[in-house]
Amino acid sequence: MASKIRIAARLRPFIIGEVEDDAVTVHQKPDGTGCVMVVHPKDKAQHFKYPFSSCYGFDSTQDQIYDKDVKPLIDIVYNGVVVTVFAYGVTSSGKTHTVQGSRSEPGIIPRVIRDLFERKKAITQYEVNVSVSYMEVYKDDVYDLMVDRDTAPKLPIRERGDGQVFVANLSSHPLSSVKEFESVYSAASKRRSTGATNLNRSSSRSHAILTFTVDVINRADNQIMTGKINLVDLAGSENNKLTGNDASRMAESAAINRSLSVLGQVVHALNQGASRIPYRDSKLTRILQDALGGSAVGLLICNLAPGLKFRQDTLNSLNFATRTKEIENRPTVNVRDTQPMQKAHFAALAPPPPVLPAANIVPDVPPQRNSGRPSLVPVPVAGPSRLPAPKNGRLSSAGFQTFSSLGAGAQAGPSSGAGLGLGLTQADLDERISKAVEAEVARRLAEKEKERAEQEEARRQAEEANASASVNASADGSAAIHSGVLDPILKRHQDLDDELNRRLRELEEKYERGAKDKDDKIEVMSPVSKKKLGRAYVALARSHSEKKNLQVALDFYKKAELYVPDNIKLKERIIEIDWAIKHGTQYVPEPKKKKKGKEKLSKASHKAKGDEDEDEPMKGPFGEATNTKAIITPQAQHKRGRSTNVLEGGDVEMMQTPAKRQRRRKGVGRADSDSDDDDDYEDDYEDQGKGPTRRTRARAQAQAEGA
Ligand SMILES: Nc1ncnc2c1ncn2[C@@H]1O[C@H](COP(=O)(O)OP(=O)(O)OP(=O)(O)O)[C@@H](O)[C@H]1O
Repeated sequence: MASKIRIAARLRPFIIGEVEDDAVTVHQKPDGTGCVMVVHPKDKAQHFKYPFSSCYGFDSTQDQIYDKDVKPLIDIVYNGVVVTVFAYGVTSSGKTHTVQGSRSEPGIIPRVIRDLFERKKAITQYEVNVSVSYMEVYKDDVYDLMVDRDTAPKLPIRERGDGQVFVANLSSHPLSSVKEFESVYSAASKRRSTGATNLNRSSSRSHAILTFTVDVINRADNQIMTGKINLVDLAGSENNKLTGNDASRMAESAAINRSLSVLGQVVHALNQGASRIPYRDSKLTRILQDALGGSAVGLLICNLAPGLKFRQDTLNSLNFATRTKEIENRPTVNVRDTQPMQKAHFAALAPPPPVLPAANIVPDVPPQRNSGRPSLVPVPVAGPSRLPAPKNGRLSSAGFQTFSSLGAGAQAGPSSGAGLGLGLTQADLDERISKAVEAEVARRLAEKEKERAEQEEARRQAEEANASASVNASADGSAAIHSGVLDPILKRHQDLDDELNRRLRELEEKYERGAKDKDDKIEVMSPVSKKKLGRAYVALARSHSEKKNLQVALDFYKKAELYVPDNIKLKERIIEIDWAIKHGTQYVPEPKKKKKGKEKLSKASHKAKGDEDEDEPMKGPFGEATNTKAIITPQAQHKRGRSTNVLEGGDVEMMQTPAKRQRRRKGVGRADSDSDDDDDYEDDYEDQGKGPTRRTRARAQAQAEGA
């Protein structure tokens, strides 16, 4: 069931010191619908008119906006749906006032938590758990506001297998009362980045996202329904001339404006039905992805500052809101079984969130710098089940009675890691590695793309040659190669490319999903998988060390070590690179040893190619011979096709034993079969059991002594 993002426009009153005029006015009908009018810059008699389903003028109250637009969303949350409310507007337009409010005029947040608990009280047949998390996006980095800033690492954003985006390691705190929330929230709010500008004494310098999660547990049917409400107080778009920002404020401002501009681009792309929506271009849009064209119900509160001074900003905000109201989401109900889930793939495993008493939320102990903190990864919610919308248009879910009929006042929904040594925490490592992997994947795909273009060109030339050969053949009677003869090869190359891309994607997704390489997760892996993962990391590490990206290489080697902890050679690498980084010395990777099999393969391959193609067979990222370069002349193709079965399997076929050949044809790749021809980075595993070299021992000794 599609649900458009709902828009509520709110104009704040003039504040002390502002010149009053009627450049922006709100015309509200008794039912709350209406329009915002902005005077034309050149002709004061004309106005731009922006109609919205909810409009609030100078004198609107917090009650009005909450009761009409937000309260109905509580019902939706209790039906297992994610709801996102975001306040958008220029700096000082009243976003924080609307979302948070003050003691005398409480805003949306205190009202939402009050109503969540009201509703909880009315539910007797199910167990209900309410929890909260709070983060800010400051200069395009995500921080947990529930954690002391000195120890709060930058949090990575991940994507689960089902496409749901989440912030890894964000803490989640169970709540038992509104009072408990107030104490947690007031401590956390003090950590939010704010600062004074000419326009706002306490201007938000970050985007703040407060999330209440409601788990409704049906013990009889062993099901949990999880709804959420994200309350987003965006930082205001800024005009640096008006704000009078200094250098540090300018840097913040640039980050704020950039992320808001990406937000605008996302909205624009969604409206255009573009094939690529630039969610990944900023952390903010990545986090809000679900609310923008995803599976959440969305409400955008467009805050407006009055007066001529803000006219251009007001027009910009109204245009943004007008575009946003065209976005359609497809809300889904999130239900999962309470039964212990089957052992998931290691990448998906995460420890359950610790149940912290309120007193533990703000630690009494003074935080230690750089100590990181234990992972508090919330249990991932199972993928949203797309349940068919019932005929009456309400969302409901199997096993659960919908909650519209439950609590009083229920309304129908709207129509619409710990430190790892060497000064790096697990989160740092993960972040670096995902960046490096992304870069590596992009580089390899670009390479493949280039290669494909070359192949295409070669194919074209070959076809031309073939066509002229056909003409000649009919002239002189010799055999011509049929024009379709290249097709199987090209198909094979395409398949290999697809396979390579698939593996790269898998690798990337593994990091995206937050492959936390904790020992307990590695434990559940098979020895072959461990070796496979270890190899993949070593390969990446080696390629980075060759490119002199020592820190990245070190990170990868350390990841590899988690999978093959007893590998002496690997330990040596780590010590050597660490030494080189710390002492600014050069690190020269040992040249790779050529394996016998490789030489044989190479020779045989050349032989098979009739020595036209001197290149060695291509290796994929996992060491498999892909031979994707082998676009050959029709004549050579003819020769090879007869002698080596190249059309089906590439050059590697002729080097394989029948058993291996069979495995390969069945699609069992090297990674699974652990075969001998996959030795691209096997060197790094050689010499098992051999002690470290004297040089390394000396270095390790020196390091241990703090030299
Ligand atoms: N509806 C309102 N009624 C009364 N005062 C308001 C209203 N909206 C905003 N204000 C006041 O206007 C000032 C700016 O509001 P606020 O801090 O909420 O703006 P903001 O959009 O969050 O700004 P920034 O983006 O810089 O954080 C505050 O002093 C606030 O109390």
